[in-house]
Amino acid sequence: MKNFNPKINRENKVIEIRGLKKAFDDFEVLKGVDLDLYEGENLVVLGRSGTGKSVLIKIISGLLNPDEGLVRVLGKQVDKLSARELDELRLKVGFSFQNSALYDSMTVRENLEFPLIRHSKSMTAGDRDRVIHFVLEAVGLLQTINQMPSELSGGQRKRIGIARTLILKPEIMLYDEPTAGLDPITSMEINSLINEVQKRFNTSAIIITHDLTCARSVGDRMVMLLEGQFQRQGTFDEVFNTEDERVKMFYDYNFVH
Ligand SMILES: Nc1ncnc2c1ncn2[C@@H]1O[C@H](COP(=O)(O)OP(=O)(O)OP(=O)(O)O)[C@@H](O)[C@H]1O
Repeated sequence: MKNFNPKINRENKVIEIRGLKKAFDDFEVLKGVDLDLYEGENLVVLGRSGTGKSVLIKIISGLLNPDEGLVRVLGKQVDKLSARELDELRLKVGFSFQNSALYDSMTVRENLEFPLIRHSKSMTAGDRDRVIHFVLEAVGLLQTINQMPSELSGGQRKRIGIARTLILKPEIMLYDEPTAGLDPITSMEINSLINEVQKRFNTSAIIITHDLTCARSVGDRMVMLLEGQFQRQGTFDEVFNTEDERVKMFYDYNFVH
């Protein structure tokens, strides 16, 4: 269980969502979602497959437009931004994809250098090298700097994916299923890394998962999407201390199977 985190600033909402609705054709995925993410907080979004968790973070990062509702990220209303403003905001919101999204034909160093060359044009090669070493050291994988992604384990690829997201110093991290496909020990290492990133890089984060061990280890607070809305929220125990059969089933299947 995660310890109390004194660094959360409840005066500052880095993400604020009200009445968010999203449908695809006549299939309503999000039916009026409210959500706050506070500065310094790790918020876990739980929910079964297909409940709209990925749709939610795609809307937060401006990859999808909402049908209705307010989505404010770092004070900016995402669907009202110009393409240029959205690009600027996206640099502050690091998206750690489920499949790590590394370029297979590039070494680890080149994968990390790529976003710097693209977005931090004033950096010298020496500056880039220093930052690459810093993030690789932070994720514990400095020794892989000249390796190809195909030579890395799934857990190592996840770490490099996280390093690549961190390299642009985001204020918010969005983790989509960070432990999917990993064995329990490697999953625990990724959970520790998520907590380490929160402390060391002062990030706020949304972590999407249906792995309850992950939820319990990284979440300062959690919310559960059920039928298009957040119907449970609070600490791990507050969310699961309920007679709601849908929630009980979610819990039992995580730990029994
Ligand atoms: N671009 C799209 N066009 C049409 N339907 C979509 C699109 N994106 C998502 N959906 C639908 O919205 C629903 C929610 O999808 P989403 O990917 O958010 O689920 P999820 O909760 O993240 O699931 P999982 O845990 O399996 O990743 C699904 O039924 C999906 O088919």
